This record gives sequence, structure tokens and C-alpha cells, in this order.
Amino acid sequence: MSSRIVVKIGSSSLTSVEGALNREAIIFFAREMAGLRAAGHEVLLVTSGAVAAGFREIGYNARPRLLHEKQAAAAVGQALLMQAYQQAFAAHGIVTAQLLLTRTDFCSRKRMNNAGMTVEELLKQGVIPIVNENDTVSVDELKFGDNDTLSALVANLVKARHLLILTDMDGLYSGDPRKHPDAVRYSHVTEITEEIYAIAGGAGSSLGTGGMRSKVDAAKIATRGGVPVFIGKVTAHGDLQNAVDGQGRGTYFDTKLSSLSMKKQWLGFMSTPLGSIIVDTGAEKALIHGGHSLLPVGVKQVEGHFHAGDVVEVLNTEAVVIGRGVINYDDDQLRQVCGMSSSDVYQKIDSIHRLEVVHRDEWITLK
Ligand SMILES: Nc1ncnc2c1ncn2[C@@H]1O[C@H](COP(=O)(O)OP(=O)(O)O)[C@@H](O)[C@H]1O
Ligand SMILES: N[C@@H](CCC(=O)OP(=O)(O)O)C(=O)O
Repeated sequence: MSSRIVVKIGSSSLTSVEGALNREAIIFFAREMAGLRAAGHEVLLVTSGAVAAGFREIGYNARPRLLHEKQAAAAVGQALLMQAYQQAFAAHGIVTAQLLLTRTDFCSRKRMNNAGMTVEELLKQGVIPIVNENDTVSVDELKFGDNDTLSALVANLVKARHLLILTDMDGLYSGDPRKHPDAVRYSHVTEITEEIYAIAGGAGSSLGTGGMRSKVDAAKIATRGGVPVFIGKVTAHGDLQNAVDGQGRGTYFDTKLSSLSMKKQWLGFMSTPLGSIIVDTGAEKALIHGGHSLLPVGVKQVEGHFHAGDVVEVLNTEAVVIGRGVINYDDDQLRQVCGMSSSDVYQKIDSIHRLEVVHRDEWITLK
């Protein structure tokens, strides 16, 4: 059956430790993706490797750590990366397109929809869109950093049938196999729990950025959007097709039965919160388990400057983020009424459009 597939390839699979593009690897992946196309699938590629491919060329001895150095290396490496993909796909008669995206492109629904429409047109014309983060213009606090999150957002945007995150490890293990050789592999994860996060650990190889942790983050975003995820290794002919067919060397993450609406996906994973509020345990329960709206009485503290209609992050008393929502108050209004009963709020403020601080329809649980 034909379907739309997003393939994400990490730096560790595309470059050597010395900082050069592994052209053989690119030729191999292009051939495998051409195979998926020949089998009737639509393919989108999210690729890392610009920094890794460019740092030696620009004159650095090791992968740079400073933002402006990484950006400079990416500017050199991105051109090399695209040139290599273009040549490799052209050998199979496939045209490629470059899409460089930033987090802000997803924060604005208009820009996101425009990107979506461009992708649709490219796929319609038989082109393979090749996506990377626009490293040159991304500032630190608005960076995806790794491309795992980006691939999940792209997969949700195009309503992919599968997201395949390819890396140098054949899936998620019970501990980092580099440090724990006796770790065992999970072939299937039905729910991404705290335990799964704990074993995914910190940053990854010397070439990559996100490690397993960011891949699990990505799996959470994609599966909540209704896209099943594979994290694993593709090194031999047929591995990629096997990954699509459920026979891959890696870990499969199931989708939630009821996938989130695009509106809630945007709220949870693409919007930029402009402030945060801390709520008490009663309000936490009401929001997470009761499916209720947040009322002023449950708000303990307000941080940041925001206006009604902005998105804020909601934290519990242990400072853990429990979700995000669209706020119905300006921050100074909310400071005046936090902890108050609803009747007192009406007396304190003359004109409120809504009593709820965050309405349940404008809320997403992230805990
Ligand atoms: N529990 C785990 N299971 C598998 N790999 C893990 C785990 N914890 C950490 N890792 C590390 O994550 C690395 C992959 O992440 P990364 O280097 O960012 O890859 P990429 O460049 O492909 O995105 C692996 O090489 C491995 O060392
Ligand atoms: N946009 C960056 C991606 C950074 C990175 O290393 O990502 P990844 O290998 O996916 O963890 C690049 O192309 O170098």
C-alpha cells in the first residue's frame, strides 16, 4: 500500500568523525529511498549533517561548540550536503528540493501552512523535499538543535504514515550501549513513560546533537499527532523497506489511538509560550485528570509578560511542566486575581471576557 514516509537521517550516519561527508552513505540512502519511491511511496527527507560536513572544510579541527561557528560551518556544509543528495538522487531520475526551516516557521500557523502547501506541491510534482534546520538564522533559544524534533513536526504537518528516524544505533536500549554493553533493546514501545525517558539518557555521539533523548521526544510528538515512529539503523540494502514493513532493526513506537487535532498539536509542540504560571495540586488534577478548565483560584504564581490570547506554560508545585494553554488574561490582570474565588474575581475586575484562566478546549497536557 502506498503511503507518505518521512525519513530522518542523523549526522552520525552521514559524516565521518574527522568531519567529512560520507558520500558513499548518501549514495546508499538515496538508492534505498528511490526504492521506496519505486514501491509507490511518497518520500520526504529530513537530514542533518551540515555542521558535521562543513567544519573541517571551513578550517576548524573539531565540531564547533559556539553558535556562530556552528552557523558558519553549517552554511558551508549545507551546500555540500545538498550537492551530494542532488547527485545521488539524480542517478535515479529523482529531482530534489531544499527546505530550510526554523522553529519560528512552526510558531506561526500561517508560515507553517505555507510550508505545508509547498511540500504538497513538491510531492505532487514527484520531487523529494529535503529538509534541514535553517542554522544560519536560528538563534540559540529558538533552535531545534537536533533535527529529531523537526522531523516529528514535519511528519505531523504532512500527516505521514510513518516517521523513520535513522541513527547509528539499532533502536532504544535499556541504557546507552556505549556505556552499558549488557543493555537490551526494546523492539516495541506502546507508551512513552518517565521510565523510557530515563533510559534514553543525555546527548549522543560526538557527531550528533540530540542523542536518544531527543529521538524519544520526537517519537512522543509524532505519535501524539497520529504518526507511528521507527528509531533504528539502516545500513544494508533492504533495511529501509524492512523498517517500513515493520521488520526493521530498531524500536517501533505506537500511535495513540486518538491522535491530537492540528490545533492541539500546534499548541503543544509548535507554539512559543510567552510566560508561565504555577498551579496548585487541585488545579493540576482538574486539568490533567478531570478535563476541566483552569480557574484563578488554582493559580499560585505568574511569570513573564503576556496578553490574553497568548500561549503560556503551566507548571505544578514541583516546577514540572504539565501542559500549555491559551491564556484569557493579561499577566498583570492575572497577578491581581491569582488564588481568588470566582465571585471575588468578578468583583475585582470589571471586564473579563472569560473567567477561566485557560479553557479546557485551549489546553494540552504534556506531562
Ligand atoms: N538508551 C539508549 N539506547 C540507544 N542509544 C542511546 C541510549 N542512550 C543514549 N544513546 C546514544 O544516542 C546516540 C544516537 O544519537 P545521536 O548521536 O544524536 O545520533 P544522530 O546523529 O543519528 O541523530 C547513540 O549513538 C547512543 O550512544
Ligand atoms: N542542522 C544541524 C543538525 C544538528 C545535528 O547534529 O542533528 P542530529 O545529528 O540529528 O542530532 C546540521 O545539519 O548540522
